[in-house]
Amino acid sequence: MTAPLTDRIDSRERERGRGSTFVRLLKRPAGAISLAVLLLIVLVAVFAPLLAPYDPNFVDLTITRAPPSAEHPLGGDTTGRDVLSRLIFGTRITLWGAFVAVATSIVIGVPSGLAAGYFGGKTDRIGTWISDAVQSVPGMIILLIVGSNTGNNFDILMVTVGVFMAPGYFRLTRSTVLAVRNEAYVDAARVSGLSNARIMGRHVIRPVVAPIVIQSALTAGMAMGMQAGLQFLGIGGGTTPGWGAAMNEGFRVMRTDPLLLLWPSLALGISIAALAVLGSTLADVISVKTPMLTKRQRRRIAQKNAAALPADAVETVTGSVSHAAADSAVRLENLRVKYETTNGAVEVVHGITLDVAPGEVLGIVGESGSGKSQTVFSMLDLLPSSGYCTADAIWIGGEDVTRLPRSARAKLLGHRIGYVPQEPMTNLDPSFTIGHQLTEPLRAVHGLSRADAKARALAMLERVGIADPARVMRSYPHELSGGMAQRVLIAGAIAGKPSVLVADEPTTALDVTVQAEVLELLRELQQEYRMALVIVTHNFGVVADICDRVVVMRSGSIEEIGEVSRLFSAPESEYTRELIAASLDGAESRRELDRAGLRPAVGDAIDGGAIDGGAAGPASASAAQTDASTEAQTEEVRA
Ligand SMILES: Nc1ncnc2c1ncn2[C@@H]1O[C@H](COP(=O)(O)OP(=O)(O)OP(=O)(O)O)[C@@H](O)[C@H]1O
Repeated sequence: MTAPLTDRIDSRERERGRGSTFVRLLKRPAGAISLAVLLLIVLVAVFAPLLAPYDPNFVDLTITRAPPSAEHPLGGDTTGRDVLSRLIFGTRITLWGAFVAVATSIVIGVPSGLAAGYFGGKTDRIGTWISDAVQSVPGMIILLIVGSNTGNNFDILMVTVGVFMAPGYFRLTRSTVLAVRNEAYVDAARVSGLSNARIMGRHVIRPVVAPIVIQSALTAGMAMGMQAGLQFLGIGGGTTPGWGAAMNEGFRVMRTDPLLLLWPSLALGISIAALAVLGSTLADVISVKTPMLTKRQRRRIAQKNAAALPADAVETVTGSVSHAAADSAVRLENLRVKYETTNGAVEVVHGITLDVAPGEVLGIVGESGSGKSQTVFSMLDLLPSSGYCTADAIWIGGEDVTRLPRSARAKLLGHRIGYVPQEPMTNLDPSFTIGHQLTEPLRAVHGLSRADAKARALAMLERVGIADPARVMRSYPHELSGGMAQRVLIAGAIAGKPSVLVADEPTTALDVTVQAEVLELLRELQQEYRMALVIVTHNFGVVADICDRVVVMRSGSIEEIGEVSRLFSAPESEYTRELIAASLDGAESRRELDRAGLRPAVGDAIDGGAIDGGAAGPASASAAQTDASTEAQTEEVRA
């Protein structure tokens, strides 16, 4: 596994060689020129008192409407003031106005868009309604009213402009958050026990930053235009030497002294154009960030991955734990899960009751859509917003969690109950290193210091079999293979030493030999930490391999529940019998097994069999090879 990682880290270093977003922006002529122009404008604003040859309000009647000269390079205005000095000082007020408007828009639009996108439901509806309402109000009329009631206070007017521009930020943030809020890494952050505020502030806001920077460049240009328009109408600081005020004056004498209109128009036009070009170049630069490997590099990685695969899979061993329902690690009583749809509420889990003893491994099997995931999401309190569950009780670690407020229940995640998801890659946030993602919950949820969290994370990575934990801590998710990413997630899930670990199809997305290793690891950890393990799977091979008891689900109900050996040797339900049979290669071999009385030896007979086309195990060598090569290709493409 270390060889592919080395390749990926090399590729990261190559990526670093390409430079940061800023360097890549500078490499583009449009980016470099627009940035240089804006920098010049900012410098002019900052050093205006040093650069301006005269006081911008000093009147010298001898230069009234004077043409450009050596002393007054841009001439004099209609009241005898130096045009160049007024333009230089005008840069200050123009930039300040744009800043106030953009800052106001960001302060209003971004947090509200974040909340609307993340929480959805009522928050989203109210936020969208207010945003639509603000957009439908005629802004210029409100600005005129605000101007007349505040004595044309420039700052208040620019704040008002910012309020009218906030819906742009709201919609942008909301739509970006909507796109990421259901990402598995956001769920994973929730499962690790992080608060909503922290998830929004760290994981959800990241993808929003780049669009906001681009939007700000464009909004600043628009704010400058609006400010100039207001000053042109004589609103907002008629005495301030802003560019708009200068344009207003120039417009009045346009026929006789067109230069008085030309200079401020040029200054404004160049600034707005520079901001627009900067915004669009930034958008281009950010969107081409992901580097692509060449075909040869991809082939080399695939060959190394194939060479790294061990020849044998693990043996199957199962043990059984006797338990009493009273001291269950988890107990669901009469659990129902419903979804609100356009046709009303639809029940997808119909009043099931099950329990798991401390230290027991419970498998939940069933066809796709049978309700396995809804059952474990109810345990974790992670149903999507359109779904909800009711239950007589949900006992976790001796406590009925249905009586707890939501916030207290969220605190159980990462502490009392850990979660290993199905898709390791999508459950890691691509923006942060593995080290950050492992230490963040340890610090925020478990209160460890930075050094202790790092030491614990390193120890956990080592425990889950990662050869060079320090290096993996510095890596980003795309630099890991699927198997390593799953080990990282297992390390994260057990770092808080939970008493229950829920694994939702933890091996489905992995290569067959890695599947065996990950199962082996889960079993080892479960025994070492004496955790209860609830494992959702399609795969009867996994059940035979690791589980003590198994729950067979069908269409949202429990079809059968029992000890693994009994269930395989003498299934009570015809449906269970069919499911087990379906995981064997063919009816013929099944009948032979029945005749020979070999069905109980399921660990050997059906190891790796899958109900509905899941990955086959070592017993099915040809299928395994096909899957392994498919996985290797997938890995190659992903890399
Ligand atoms: N957001 C949703 N809205 C409406 N129905 C849903 C939603 N999510 C799941 N369901 C329904 O709930 C039922 C059970 O789904 P669940 O995800 O638990 O199945 P599963 O057994 O885990 O299947 P798989 O193995 O394919 O994940 C399915 O019929 C599914 O259509």
